[in-house]
This record gives sequence, structure tokens and C-alpha cells, in this order.
Amino acid sequence: MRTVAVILAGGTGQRMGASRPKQLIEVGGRPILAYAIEAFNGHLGVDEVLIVMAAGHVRTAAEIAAPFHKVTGLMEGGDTRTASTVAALTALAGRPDDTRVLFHDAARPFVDHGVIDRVLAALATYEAVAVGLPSADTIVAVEDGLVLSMPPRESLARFQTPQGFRLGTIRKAYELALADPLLAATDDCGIVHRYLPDVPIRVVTGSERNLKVTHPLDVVIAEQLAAEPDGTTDSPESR
Ligand SMILES: Nc1ccn([C@@H]2O[C@H](COP(=O)(O)OP(=O)(O)OP(=O)(O)O)[C@@H](O)[C@H]2O)c(=O)n1
Ligand SMILES: C[C@](O)(CO)[C@H](O)COP(=O)(O)O
Repeated sequence: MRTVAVILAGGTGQRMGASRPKQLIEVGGRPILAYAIEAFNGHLGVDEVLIVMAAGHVRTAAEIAAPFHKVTGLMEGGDTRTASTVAALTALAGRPDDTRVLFHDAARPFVDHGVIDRVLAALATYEAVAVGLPSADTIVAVEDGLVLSMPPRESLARFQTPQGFRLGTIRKAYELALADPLLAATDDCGIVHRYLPDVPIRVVTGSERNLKVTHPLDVVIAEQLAAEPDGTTDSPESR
């Protein structure tokens, strides 16, 4: 059974407001995209890495990916994260249903091998796996500037990536999703949850370092994190 990591780098970073997509911004002297590729390329449980890149930047991504031997595909993404996932699924057409596929945000450069290990371990039992952390803030649902509901904080998690799936499951979920004119999702687990509600989604523990670089302040934090040794890439499974 092969494991394919898909690095989703098809976004343009509107909230960052930089002159180029945020995954091309350098922290610690290297583009953010290089960190995510390196994390999966260096994990013994990952066989292949595919990169989905923003239109107009595919050649730059190819240069960044060149040193990484597990990269077997590089394709242009779509207008939404969902469309970029679909581009990767199209590239994986014909692969066996039991292939394990991990979708990771290129904008999360500091994913570590411990997180990847936990996702892969859970995929031995579950067909869909998410990465989550508890929220330090109280999270509320708001409508028209008024609090609509306040779910107990203990029941909430902040999702990160990678999100892992059996290929047959995520393919089926997307088939159903693409037939829905109201399709709207912010991640791949959301697609499984909505279109295959009987499939349990296992949540494993993420990492505070695995932040998503989204706003300019996050680049400052990422510079700091890039300067610190993470000490987490030597889990038994990755040696
Ligand atoms: N059309 C898209 C949009 C997003 N992504 C990827 O999905 C991840 C999470 O998305 P986000 O943080 O929202 O990135 P952007 O879409 O680039 O940012 P923004 O929403 O601020 O424009 C990123 O690695 C991004 O490159 C993608 O592959 N294709
Ligand atoms: C997938 C994700 O990173 C989980 O937190 C998040 O949903 C991506 O959302 P975005 O709006 O594309 O940043």
C-alpha cells in the first residue's frame, strides 16, 4: 500500500497581501514551500510527494522541488483549495483505492514527523484522519453581530493538516461533492463529513509549531520558528 503526500500550494495568499504567493516567501533563508516538501520527502512512511502550485508559479515550484527525490508530480491548482485537491485527485486517477493520501497545506511549513506518524498510524484503522488541537480561546457562532451559540470549548478542536484518507474514500466524497451546486468547504475532512457522514473521522493531536502562515504577523513567527531546532523529526517511524 503506497502513501502519497499532496502539498497544496495553489493559493495566492490574499490575506498575506504580498507581491507573490505566501508559500514563496522566504523564512530562515528558504521558501516556505521547501519546508513542507522536505518534511514529507524525509519521512520513511511517505513514498511520493505531489505538489499543486498556483498558476504562473509552477516553474518556480519545480526549482524548489528539484532537490527532493520523492517528488513525482507537479501540477497547477484551481481557484479554490477544493479545486486544487481535485487537481491532485485527477493526477491520482487509476491508483488503488487503498492508497493512503495525505493533503497538507504548503502554508504550514513546520509540520513534524510526529504529526505525520500519528496520521499514518490512525489511517491503519480509519479511512479519514484529521489533525487537531484544543482551542485556548472561547469559540462562538456569531450571526449579524450577535452570539448565536457557544459550544463547550472542550468539544472543539482547531484543525491543522495533514489530513489523511484512503484514496477510495476521498475520491468518493469528492465525486458526491462535485455533483452538489452548493459545494463549499475549507478542507478535505469537511468534504468527507458532509458527503460521507457515516465515515468516522479520527482526530489525532497536532502541534503548536504547525501553524498556518496566513497573515503578515505569521511570517514573523515563522522566522522565529525556523531559527529554532524542532527536535521532533526523529520519531522511531521516520528513522
Ligand atoms: N486555490 C487554492 C487555495 C489554497 N490552496 C492552498 O491551501 C492551503 C491553505 O489555504 P490558505 O491558507 O487559505 O492559502 P491562500 O488561499 O493562499 O490564502 P488566502 O485565503 O489568504 O488567499 C495553502 O497552502 C494554499 O496554497 C490551494 O492549494 N489552492
Ligand atoms: C485546512 C485548514 O488548514 C485546517 O485548518 C484550513 O481549513 C484551511 O483554510 P483556508 O481558509 O484555506 O486557510
